[in-house]
Amino acid sequence: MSPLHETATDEAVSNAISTRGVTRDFEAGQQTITVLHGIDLDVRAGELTFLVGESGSGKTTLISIMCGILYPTQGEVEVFGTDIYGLSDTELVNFRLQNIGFIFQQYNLIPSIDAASNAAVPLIAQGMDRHEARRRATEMLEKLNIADQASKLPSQLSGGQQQRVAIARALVHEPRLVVCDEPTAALDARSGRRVMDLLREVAVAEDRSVIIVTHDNRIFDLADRILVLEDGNIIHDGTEMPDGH
Ligand SMILES: Nc1ncnc2c1ncn2[C@@H]1O[C@H](COP(=O)(O)OP(=O)(O)OP(=O)(O)O)[C@@H](O)[C@H]1O
Repeated sequence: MSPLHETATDEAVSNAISTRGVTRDFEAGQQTITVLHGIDLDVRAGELTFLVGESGSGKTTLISIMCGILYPTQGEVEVFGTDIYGLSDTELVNFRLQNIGFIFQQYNLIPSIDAASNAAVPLIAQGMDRHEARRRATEMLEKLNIADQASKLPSQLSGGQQQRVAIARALVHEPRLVVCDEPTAALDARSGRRVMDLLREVAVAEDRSVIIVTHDNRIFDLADRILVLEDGNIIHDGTEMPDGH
């Protein structure tokens, strides 16, 4: 039996993500560098979890593994009870499509289609009728206070507006897990709080979870749980930042 299954209890069922013994190596020329050193972590559903750490500590690598876009070198990852790296490639793509929303540092909007169509992409990928997908995407843009920009191309929007379209796209299909890389870094304090309120309102529920990678100390007080990563190890796990940070 795998280590993950040995520890499965009723409590584990409420985990959004469980990782056991996760490592990741990269080849750099002749050398192999180990970026994650055996990460054992349970991310609970119903919580807003922050992942914090110096540049190069492995945050992007870890969230990419946790949400099914980068294979670990070793170890196991369960997302809402599914062993995601035990799935076939097609099953994994479908699992991500149904269950996970991403907000990347680069917003990755499609330049040739307007804001509402960008926000509708996950629904269209799931096979929803275009008209209905656009209607739902516009509703999400309304929640983010940018429905008036729905017909504009990404190049006609400010950076903050583009980010809100990217957030709408991540939330529109109501995924159970939302993963965000630096969602507030480009925003002023007020807009940053508004985005965080929205993430909590839309994406944190008993059976859902949000993980945020951030350096933004203006929002640390909003976390339910803060994990600090250093050189590929979790060195702090608590409700607040450790002393001295
Ligand atoms: N594809 C890759 N090939 C080689 N090395 C990589 C690759 N991806 C990441 N690394 C290395 O792994 C380490 C961790 O990178 P990662 O992007 O996970 O850090 P991070 O904590 O997210 O940093 P930042 O806050 O700057 O985004 C870095 O030393 C990086 O150079």
